[in-house]
Parts: sequence; C-alpha cells; structure tokens
Amino acid sequence: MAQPRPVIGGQEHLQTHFSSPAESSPSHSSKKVPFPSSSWIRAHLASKSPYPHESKKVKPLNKEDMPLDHELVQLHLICRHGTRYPSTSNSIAFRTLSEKIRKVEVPGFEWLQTWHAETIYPTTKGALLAPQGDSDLYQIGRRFAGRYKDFLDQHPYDANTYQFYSSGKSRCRQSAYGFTVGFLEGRHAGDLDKIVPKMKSRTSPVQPVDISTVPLGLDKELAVKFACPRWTESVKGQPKVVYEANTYDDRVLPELAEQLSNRYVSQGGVALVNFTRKDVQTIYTACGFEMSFYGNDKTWCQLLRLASPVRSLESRDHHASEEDIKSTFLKLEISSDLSRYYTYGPGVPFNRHLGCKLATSLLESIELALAPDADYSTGRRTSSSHDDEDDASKLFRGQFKFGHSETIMFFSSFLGLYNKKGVRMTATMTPEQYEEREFKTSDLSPFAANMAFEVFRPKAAKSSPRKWRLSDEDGLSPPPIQGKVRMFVNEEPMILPGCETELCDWVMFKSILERAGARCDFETCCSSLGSPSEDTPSLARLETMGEIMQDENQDELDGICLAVDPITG
Ligand SMILES: O=P(O)(O)O[C@H]1[C@H](OP(=O)(O)O)[C@@H](OP(=O)(O)O)[C@H](O)[C@@H](O)[C@H]1OP(=O)(O)O
Repeated sequence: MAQPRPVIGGQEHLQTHFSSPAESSPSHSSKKVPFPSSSWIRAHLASKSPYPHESKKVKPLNKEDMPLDHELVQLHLICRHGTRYPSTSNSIAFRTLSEKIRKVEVPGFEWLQTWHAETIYPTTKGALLAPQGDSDLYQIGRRFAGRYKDFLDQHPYDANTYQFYSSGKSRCRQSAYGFTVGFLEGRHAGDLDKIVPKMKSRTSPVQPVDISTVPLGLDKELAVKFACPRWTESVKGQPKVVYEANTYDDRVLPELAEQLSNRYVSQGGVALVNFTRKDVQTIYTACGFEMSFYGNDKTWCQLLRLASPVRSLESRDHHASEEDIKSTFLKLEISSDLSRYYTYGPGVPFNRHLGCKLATSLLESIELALAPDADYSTGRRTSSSHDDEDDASKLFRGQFKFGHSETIMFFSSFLGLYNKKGVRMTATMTPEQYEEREFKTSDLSPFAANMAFEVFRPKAAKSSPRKWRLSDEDGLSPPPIQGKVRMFVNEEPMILPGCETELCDWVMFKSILERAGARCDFETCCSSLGSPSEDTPSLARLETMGEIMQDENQDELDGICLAVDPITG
C-alpha cells in the first residue's frame, strides 16, 4: 500500500513553517514573504534569462544620430535565437526532480502536485523555439524596422542584397523568420500593383525571404563549436578548463542543497527529501525557463527561497531575507558564468579562434560596402574585373545571422568586449569582485541576445574611375576607404574596445579586428589533434592574436594558434 505523503499539519510536520508564495502577493495578506522582484530575477538567470525587451519607443535613425555628411549603407546583426523549450535532458531532469519533491506536500507548493514537465515542456519539443521566442524575434524585427525605416524605404528587400543566414538548428531558422516578419512587415519588394495589376489581392501577408543555412559541422560562424574538432578535444569539458567552475561549485552548491534538505525535515527529525547539488542547479535552470517561457517566478524559483539560509529561526516568519535569496541566485549565476567564461569565453585564449570567421566576413563585407566604387546596381565594385563574380555575392545592404549563446560568447571574446580590465574570473573572488566582473551571461547572452553594426559611408565617397588618382603602378586606384561603424549589444550602443567613440572610424575598426585575429587560419587551428604531423600547428601560449601580429617574425608564427590552456595569474 502506498505510504501516505507526509504533510504539514499531519502526523509529520515540517520543521519550518512554509508560507505560500501566494501570501507574498499583497492581495492575500499584509505579511509579504520576502522575495526579489520579478525584474531582478529576470536579470539574473544566466543564459536562460529572458531578453530585456525594451518597451521604449524606437525612433527612426535621424541625422542627429548619424556622423555628419555620412549615409547609412549597411546593417549587420548577429543574434541568438529567441526563448526556446528546455533541451530534452533538461525536461527529463525537471520531471525526475518534481516527482522526487512532490512526495512531500508543502503549503504554498501545491503547484508541485500538478506540475508535470511532460505537459509544460514536452520532451518532443526539446530545444524548439518557444512561442515567446517567436515574439522575441518579431519584436526585435519591429524595432529594427522602426529605426531603419528610411533605409528600408531607400533599399527594399531583395535576396541579393539582404542575407538572412541561420545555424542548422530549427530554433535559429525560425528565429530568423520571425525577425524578417517584423523587419519587413507591410513591405513588399517593389510596388506590386504597378508590376502586376490586381496582384495586391493575392500577395502574401508577409514578405517571403531567402534564409540560408549551413549544416552543423560545416558552419564556421554560427554553430561554430561543431566545426572545430580541436575545441571539442582540447577545451570542452577539459579538467583544467572546468577547474574554476568545479572549485566554486564544490564550495557553494552543497550548502544550498543542505539548506533545502533541512527545510524538508519532519518535526520527528526525519529527512523527507535529500536534495543534491545537481538538484539545486536543475531548480535554477527550471526557474530560468519558467521565467523566460511563462514569466512565472511562483514555481521553481520559490524553491531557491527555501535554499536560502533563515537567519533567525526564532523570527516569527521563518523566512530567508530578500538579501539572502538574492545571494542564492547570484551564487548560481556565478557558477554558470564561471563554466561559460572558460568554455566559450575569454578564459581560454583559443576560444577567440571560434569568433574569427564571423569577424572576417563582417570585415570583408563592410570593406566592400564602404568602397568608393561599390556599385549596388551591379552588386560589385566598378574596379573589380568582371570575372570577380563573388563580389556580387558579397555586396550586401544587410546581413542578419542567427545562432546560439556560444555564437555571441565566442564573438564577444574575439572582440575583447567583456575582458577590458583583464581580470581573470576565478572561484575565489570576493562578492565585490564578482559584482564588478565583466563576463555576465545574463547580460551578454540571454535568449535573443544580439550584436548589431551600423555602417556609414561619407556621402562624397561615391566615386567613379574618372576621379581616381594615378596609382604608383600603371593603373588607377580608387581613393582610400573611409567610413564609420557603430556597434550595438542588445540594441544599446557599445564602444568597441580600442575605439575612442561609439562611431568607430573604419581604419581603426579594421585594425582592431585584424589585430584581434580576423582572417585567422581557422581551419589549421581547428583541425583535429589526431596524430601530430609536421603541419600540425604548435599551440602557442600567446593570449591574444595581437601578440602574434606584433611579432616581427610573423612568418615564424604562421600556423601558430592561441593557447587551449586557460589563462592563469
Ligand atoms: O542556454 P545555454 O547556452 O546553456 O544553451 C546551450 C545548450 O546547453 P543546455 O542549456 O541546453 O544544456 C547547448 O546544448 P548541449 O546539449 O550542447 O549542452 C547548445 O549546444 C548550446 O548551443 C546552447 O544552446 P542555445 O540555447 O542554442 O544557445
């Protein structure tokens, strides 16, 4: 016969009173159970954080916001997919844990009795884009459409000049499509009813677009970790790479697990549920999905309240303070960040190689767009010989790329965005040092995280061969390329390290990316270790490509790749 569930108020009393989270809402009682605000929680869920949707109105890009006597000629977007379903393994972990905990009925946690992972996060939908994810990308598309209205008026979509490129995962392709629905809403290439009278009545409600994708393993820009065997062999999961994260977890997680277990002890001193450190991490992940997917912090997130210390049991409330609950969230956020800092971030210099293809194509695309002889009517530079076919495939008005959290982390590491002070993230930092750390995945890689670039060309730059100067050789050469590039992270302008201002001069922008390693030899450095052969590049202990570029013995360094060992000191 099934054992009766121990319940509070029954034979088995839980040692500590539980108050219903519902009581935390003013409507239920004047006594508010301490708990951080939803907006605070949303901003501390690491890579499961919801995108910080800005309700602010987006104004069209106007003259005041542009460099004097310049015109906007190109847009770039590199974007993580929107909110997704948990992976199948996550969903199974949620089900296992909920079945373990629901054995004990706890007031305020009645939701556990009817919370079924398979209903809420079906394993058959593992890692698919969520309805919220559709909305995330549609809204970003609408905000881009608002800011670049004039640009789109001037340069209507066509598949040659606008590139939408996605990783091979459906969540990314669907995100790309959601973005285009918002970005091109109400626009159709050309004016249909002039081209084909009465066509209007039969047009698609959305502008169909061409979305290209590259199979996993061949994609060196977006799902790039699957195309770099050396990263898989020498970085992913390596003991020296996960050392700091494991050291931190060994110190922090057992205490949280014990605190939770202690809350599930009957007055007879019988331990009712034994929580493990893995359970605590699963609760944090489930809290992230509940918030991103449903905006709900009244379920799994509440268990992190129980994982927080109650300072004085004598206190009538038997509740952890809001400050202690925040501390619990911060510990789990730091644990997640330490893992990604070394696996995908600046903690391992080699990770920069996985951002260099994206940087290379960005650099080459901008250079073409800024070229004074760039001719968008032909899709190539007037100076290029006609057999230079591939120029036509590269002269874009917009390139929009949709990938993963690691796409953002590898590329950010390549640009040095979250390592300006060079303070290494470790397991033994002070709370202040953790607060001041630059690498926070809640900020840099929430769902739908994105980086965008606006490219401005001097209006006078348009030139034709007649105006070119004689080059030293026997031909004519176009004037030097000039322009400005502005970078955005999650729709907020960010100064690229090395640029003095938001509007980075092209020459400086190009120099920064080249010194960081654009045009790097991705294939050589990512080739499998396999059996070392004479052409297997040695792995330098250099920490930046700049060190490689600086070294006057450049040729001796060719084939040198950045260190796969974590940075030290
Ligand atoms: O939210 P993160 O960045 O951790 O998501 C990872 C996936 O890890 P998960 O959180 O699902 O455990 C990772 O899946 P994995 O099975 O390879 O661990 C996936 O490869 C990686 O791209 C991230 O997924 P994203 O949501 O597509 O960014």
